[in-house]
Amino acid sequence: MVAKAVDLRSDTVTKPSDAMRSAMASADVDDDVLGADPTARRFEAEMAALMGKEAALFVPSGTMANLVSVLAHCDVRGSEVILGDASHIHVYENGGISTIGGVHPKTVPNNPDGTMDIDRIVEAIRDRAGALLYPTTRLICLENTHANCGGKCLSVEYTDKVGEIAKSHGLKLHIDGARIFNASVALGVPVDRLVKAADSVSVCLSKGLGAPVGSVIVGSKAFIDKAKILRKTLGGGMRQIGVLCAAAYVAVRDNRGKLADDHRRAKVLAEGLKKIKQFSVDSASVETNMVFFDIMDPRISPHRLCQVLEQRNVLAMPASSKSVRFVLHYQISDSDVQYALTCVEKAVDDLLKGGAKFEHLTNGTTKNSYGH
Ligand SMILES: Cc1ncc(COP(=O)(O)O)c(C=O)c1O
Ligand SMILES: C[C@@H](O)[C@H](N)C(=O)O
Repeated sequence: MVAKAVDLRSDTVTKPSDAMRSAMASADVDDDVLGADPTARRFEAEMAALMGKEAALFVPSGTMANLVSVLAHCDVRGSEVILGDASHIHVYENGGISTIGGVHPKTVPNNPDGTMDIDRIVEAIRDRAGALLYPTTRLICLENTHANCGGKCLSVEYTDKVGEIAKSHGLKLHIDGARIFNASVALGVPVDRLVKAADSVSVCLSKGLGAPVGSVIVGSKAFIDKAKILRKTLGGGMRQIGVLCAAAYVAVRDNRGKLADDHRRAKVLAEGLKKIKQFSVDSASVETNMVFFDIMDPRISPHRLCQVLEQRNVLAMPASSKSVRFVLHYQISDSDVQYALTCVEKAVDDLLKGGAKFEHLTNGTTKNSYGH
């Protein structure tokens, strides 16, 4: 029996719980393209109410949730969206808003806390008087929590301020809320209040909440009607999705209350990593379930460290050529965190002492990486 891996690659790696599997097996289903799947209808209505919006739409992934949302807001040729230069939409979604949607990105630098400077956002809004030359700004996108900024939370005050700017300029606001529940828990702000200023939010069910598949888009009824058509256009119209919505319902019910533990364990992990002198870890900046650390010793590369850890059944992914990311989720226990720390300490010692022993390990991407 292979020991269970301590999988810190991402919060996307969780396996469905027995309760989710049971709910999937017994789900009441019908054809969702025909609008008839009762479990999907119930789940979408519950998610809309939870998020404080009129309507909701289940989609297969967070990437599709963001793409559909941007396309629904920017449905006129020549549209431009203001978004962070380190945002998931801009960095990790294959440029889909442009390649598929023909929407032009106008990036603004993300600050280390995941925000974009308010004045830089305003500066980025195109002057309509220049319509002969410029794209037309139609949307601002935020990301909360911010994945590339260490899982940082955007405050409700900041979100409301960006919402005011959008409204005063006749723009819409979308929040990539892949981890919005993590932000809500970390900030102690009800999730519906946190996203009040947004016209649309994409919420990943398959991250910290632990559902096997899916995201949900929330917004006005009119917006969701447009989103539903775009989902079908993109091939995301699915049939008996009650099977997936049933699991997602269990995920939201059972795991929202566990997110605070993920955040606590992330802090414990960061404090432990901080004791390793070859690492640079800003443990004070850990706000949610992500821990990023830089490797300061040239004898240790992120890829080699992840490969050596993999040999000890600890899975992680390089975040860059000099950093590694650990992501906590509800299937990582306190003892798993301690085991991972022990393995990291041993891996560092091994790599420092017997670097040659690991020469066979290439500095290429591990099998579990996005090719950073
Ligand atoms: C912030 C953020 N947005 C969107 C996504 C996309 O979600 P998916 O992987 O389900 O397409 C991810 C990660 O996957 C993410 O971290
Ligand atoms: C990398 C990214 O696509 C994914 N959302 C993750 O955080 O693991």
